[in-house]
Amino acid sequence: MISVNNIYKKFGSLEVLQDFNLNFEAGISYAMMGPNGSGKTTLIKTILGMVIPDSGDIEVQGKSIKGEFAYRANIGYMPQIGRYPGNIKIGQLFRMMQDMRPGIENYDMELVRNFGLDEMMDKPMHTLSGGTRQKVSACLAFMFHPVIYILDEPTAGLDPMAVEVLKNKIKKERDQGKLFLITSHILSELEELTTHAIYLYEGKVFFNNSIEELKETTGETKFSTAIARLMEWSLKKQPQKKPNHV
Ligand SMILES: Nc1ncnc2c1ncn2[C@@H]1O[C@H](COP(=O)(O)OP(=O)(O)OP(=O)(O)O)[C@@H](O)[C@H]1O
Repeated sequence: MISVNNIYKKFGSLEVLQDFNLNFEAGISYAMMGPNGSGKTTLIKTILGMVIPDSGDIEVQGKSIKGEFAYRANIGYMPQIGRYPGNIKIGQLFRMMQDMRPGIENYDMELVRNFGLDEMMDKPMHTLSGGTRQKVSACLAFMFHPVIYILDEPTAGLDPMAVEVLKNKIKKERDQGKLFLITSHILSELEELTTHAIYLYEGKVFFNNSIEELKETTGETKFSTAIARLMEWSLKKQPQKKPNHV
């Protein structure tokens, strides 16, 4: 559904993505992990066409995204930090986004209701707390029935009740066969929501396999300990038990 082929991206002299190859299949939920600055957000923005790679190509649903915009309609994206015009009200923002998708009549408003945002439609964006802005971003990512969801630190800043609402929605859509790509530093959340682990280190894919395989490769039964082991290996650059982990 998404294939990332030989992507290379530099910012100045910093090589952020180095000869990157990854495939994301329909119906699978991927956890993308890695230390701060390892390239997770840059990869996401490259898939979304917001960052242009120096070389390589990305295909979404079998078509190259070079010079294309229409494919974005199939992706629900929740950014790490949502930026919106300050004076626009929540309701106006939703209507504006809906007007930009004239082909869709039936919107997914489940998160809007479950977050209680339907009671806050007249609030201007600049008056909202960070968590409420985050809820608005989540609602927009789910509103247009996308087939691919890309969620960058989706629960950061949400209160525990809102985290449960969002996790339940992710599980519901995931169980209907949608593709999810989720980055987070909260490992328990990733274990609960995803089945496949991708670990980035210094702009390279260090591990890419199922969570089951991750546990087997590291010899650990707990997800968090298995990730800790991967981190240890990446820092020491030690070979793993199984050489073909990528
Ligand atoms: N537009 C940009 N210009 C210059 N450097 C950038 C730009 N965007 C990202 N970088 C750098 O690229 C590297 C990778 O950043 P990126 O945001 O992809 O990391 P990340 O893995 O998502 O990190 P985090 O876990 O902190 O969110 C960082 O060193 C960052 O400073």
